[in-house]
Amino acid sequence: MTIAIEAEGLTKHFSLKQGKGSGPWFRARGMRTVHAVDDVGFKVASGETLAIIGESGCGKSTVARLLLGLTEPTAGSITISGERRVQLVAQNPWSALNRRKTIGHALNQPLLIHRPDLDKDGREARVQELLDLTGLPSDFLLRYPADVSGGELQRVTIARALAAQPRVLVLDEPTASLDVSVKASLVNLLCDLRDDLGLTYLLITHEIDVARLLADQVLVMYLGHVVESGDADQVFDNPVHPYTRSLLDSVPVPDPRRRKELLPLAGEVPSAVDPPSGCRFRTRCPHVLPKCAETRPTARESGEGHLTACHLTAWSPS
Ligand SMILES: Nc1ncnc2c1ncn2[C@@H]1O[C@H](COP(=O)(O)OP(=O)(O)OP(=O)(O)O)[C@@H](O)[C@H]1O
Repeated sequence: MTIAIEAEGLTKHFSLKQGKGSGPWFRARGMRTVHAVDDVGFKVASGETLAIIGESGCGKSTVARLLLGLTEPTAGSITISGERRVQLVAQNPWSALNRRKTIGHALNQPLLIHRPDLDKDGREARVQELLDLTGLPSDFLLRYPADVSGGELQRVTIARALAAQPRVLVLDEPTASLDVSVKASLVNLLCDLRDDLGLTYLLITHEIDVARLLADQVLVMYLGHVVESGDADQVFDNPVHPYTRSLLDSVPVPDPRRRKELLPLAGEVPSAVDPPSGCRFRTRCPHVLPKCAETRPTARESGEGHLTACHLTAWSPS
């Protein structure tokens, strides 16, 4: 197994000025630290998909930005092995493309930067190849972003990302703005591209159904910490951490018996500026114990490669 992406002790803290005012009162209160990502580790095998799931503010996008090199870690590392180029497919294709330029222009531009070996004819042939790869017709070359649907536009952004010949794609909520049927065809396209081109994906998503379809491995994050990780089947079919179980319960499931076993999530994620001590989920956990406030639980194996960070080691999901 070749490892494509590896994160070790990955930590990102942001410093914020206290309040907008100035003067002694504000200075005395100093800076606040946002604990966006704390001590996160994972490995993604080449050709596989790791989905990072969790509620808004849990640190998913910060991990993606660290992988893309858009921000530096406070501690630890995240590396892409070998000459593995990384590209981003973002949630909103409209903001990713220039509305005044044709789709042909959008696909040609990255080739000018990333493929200096190609002449004009070579670039034209490659643009056609990118359209074919993403299931788009040739007449898209002369069309503008406003002339095509959201699903088609997301295919254009995928084609544009592929122009740089990446080995790793960061998919940041790639289907969030799409209808259910369009979403399904985009997920199929992403699966085909991964298998045909040997791509490795880091998928950031709120959408459990999309993660279920695409992921080989899952990382569940809560307030900057990893609370559970493992094979997608293990995590989705036998979630162990109370947070994962609650998160999965927020998704409608066809089997009503399963819903009864799970626990709905109550309340809001606390602030990442002053996260709870010990287990960060304890303030919302229905099984909280006194020691949950004292120490951060270490990750333990609950199946082969299935890790859960929870003090309720004796607790087993029914
Ligand atoms: N540049 C920044 N400066 C200060 N705080 C930041 C910055 N970027 C992110 N944060 C904070 O870090 C925490 C994690 O944010 P992040 O965007 O990674 O979460 P997320 O899980 O991706 O959420 P969402 O799904 O809403 O994008 C949040 O509390 C957020 O407010």
